[in-house]
Amino acid sequence: MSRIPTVAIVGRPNVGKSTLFNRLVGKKLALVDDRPGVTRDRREGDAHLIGLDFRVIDTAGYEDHDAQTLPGRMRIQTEAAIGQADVALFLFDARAGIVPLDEEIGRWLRSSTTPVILAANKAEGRAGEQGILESLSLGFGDPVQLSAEHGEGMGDLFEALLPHIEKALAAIPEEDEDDRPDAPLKLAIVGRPNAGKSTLINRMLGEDRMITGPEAGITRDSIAVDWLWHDPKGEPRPVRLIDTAGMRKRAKVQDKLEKMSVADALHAVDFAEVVVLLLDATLGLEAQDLRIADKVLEEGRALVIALNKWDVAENASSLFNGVKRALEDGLSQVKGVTVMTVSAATGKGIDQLIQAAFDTREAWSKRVGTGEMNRWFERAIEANPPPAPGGKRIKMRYVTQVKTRPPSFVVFGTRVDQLPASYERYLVNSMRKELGFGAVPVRMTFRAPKNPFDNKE
Ligand SMILES: Nc1nc2c(ncn2[C@@H]2O[C@H](COP(=O)(O)OP(=O)(O)OP(=O)(O)O)[C@@H](O)[C@H]2O)c(=O)[nH]1
Ligand SMILES: Nc1nc2c(ncn2[C@@H]2O[C@H](COP(=O)(O)OP(=O)(O)OP(=O)(O)O)[C@@H](O)[C@H]2O)c(=O)[nH]1
Repeated sequence: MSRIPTVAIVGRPNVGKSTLFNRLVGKKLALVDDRPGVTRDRREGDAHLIGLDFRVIDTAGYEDHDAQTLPGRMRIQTEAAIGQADVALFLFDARAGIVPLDEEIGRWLRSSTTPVILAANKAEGRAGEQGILESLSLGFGDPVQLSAEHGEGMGDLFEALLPHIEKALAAIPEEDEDDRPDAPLKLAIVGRPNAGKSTLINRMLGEDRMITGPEAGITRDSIAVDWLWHDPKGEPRPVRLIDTAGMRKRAKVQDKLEKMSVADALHAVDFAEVVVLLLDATLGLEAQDLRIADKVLEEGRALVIALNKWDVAENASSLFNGVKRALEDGLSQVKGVTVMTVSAATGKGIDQLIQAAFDTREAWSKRVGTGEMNRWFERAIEANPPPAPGGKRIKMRYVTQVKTRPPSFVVFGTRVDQLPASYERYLVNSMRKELGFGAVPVRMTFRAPKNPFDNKE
């Protein structure tokens, strides 16, 4: 399980912690942990804020406690939550102002080593101005002003969290098994029926099969098979093949081939780092293949396309070029995806395909240093300055990588909300080319700092 940066929302009852939690976790609320041992007083979820992903802990639900036991109960919960967190988000109600319980929580937080961000909730309109002034006495500096209910101030919250999350991320890689280059490559092979998936998988596993059979903990329908691939230098490289054979069989039975194939692909994608989309080269690329390719990239996974049955492909080069062209004409994010040729039947090209999958994962996991990134940014902007809608130039200030796997970036600037999509594409493509991301999906979000009324997600 990879560790991700964790933010604990703390504060007295009714300040809006749950409302903020729900806003940050959004649609994924259904996935909120309901683990035994985690009491009702604390819930956790995967938060997403403008390209930042983190875990959020909410210390909610004190309604049941009577006034006398409340502070004690809260203190235990708050300490447990901040003990697990990289940063505490200390929420108060700007409309109600600072009350003794806020001061008490402030004292607990000051005595802990977890960094604290003070946030004034319910700050929409002007009703919170007095409370915000009062909060300076807590000693945590100017609060971030929010309205969890109306989604205001999320940009400022992002900026306040960013340095803490970056710091936590920087500390994590050593511990994060998935991030290590020698971690097994999680590979899924998807494609239309008859493309040759089973043949390819059997050929890959061959003699090198290490562990076979279903592995606990994947899902009922997917199994993982671990094996060792030997790279061209003879080095063993572990691969975990995510197989969704069960789903494929069911698809056949139900005779819903088209529909299930896409569902099948998506299912496997959940567990994979790199997805190989296998095509029958003699049939070429069809709309459904493009749809799968697009979904894989949309899910943020790395994609490699493999043209199978190359042994019987006639007019090989025109076929290859045809597929390349069809990809270019397809959706913009599919452009530049690596295309390999293989024969599952003879084994030709399989080593190159697996090598390409490893290379693609490397690009997908890559973190670019701030210096290198901003040098690229300046060059890209100089070579092709942003437009000036209405005579006012859009100013680009800086860029930061908020995440890897897939690489995700936030670009800060003025009036970036007016950037044409074509310019955004220019930046993404330039970044892919010049910073070595190849065709892995690169996510780029544009932000105008200090604009509290954007990001009404
Ligand atoms: N005006 C305003 N009301 C808000 C805002 N955020 C939350 N509220 C309201 O404040 C009340 C309390 O919100 P909750 O999210 O339940 O507060 P909580 O801190 O989780 O409370 P406990 O679960 O008791 O700890 C609810 O009625 C919300 O609708 C806001 O930004 N503005
Ligand atoms: N000539 C040739 N035939 C192949 C190759 N790979 C697979 N085939 C044949 O293509 C057919 C389909 O292969 P499978 O491996 O069953 O395809 P699949 O994608 O697993 O099919 P489903 O289980 O229906 O999803 C079989 O008859 C294979 O022998 C290849 O590289 N060359």
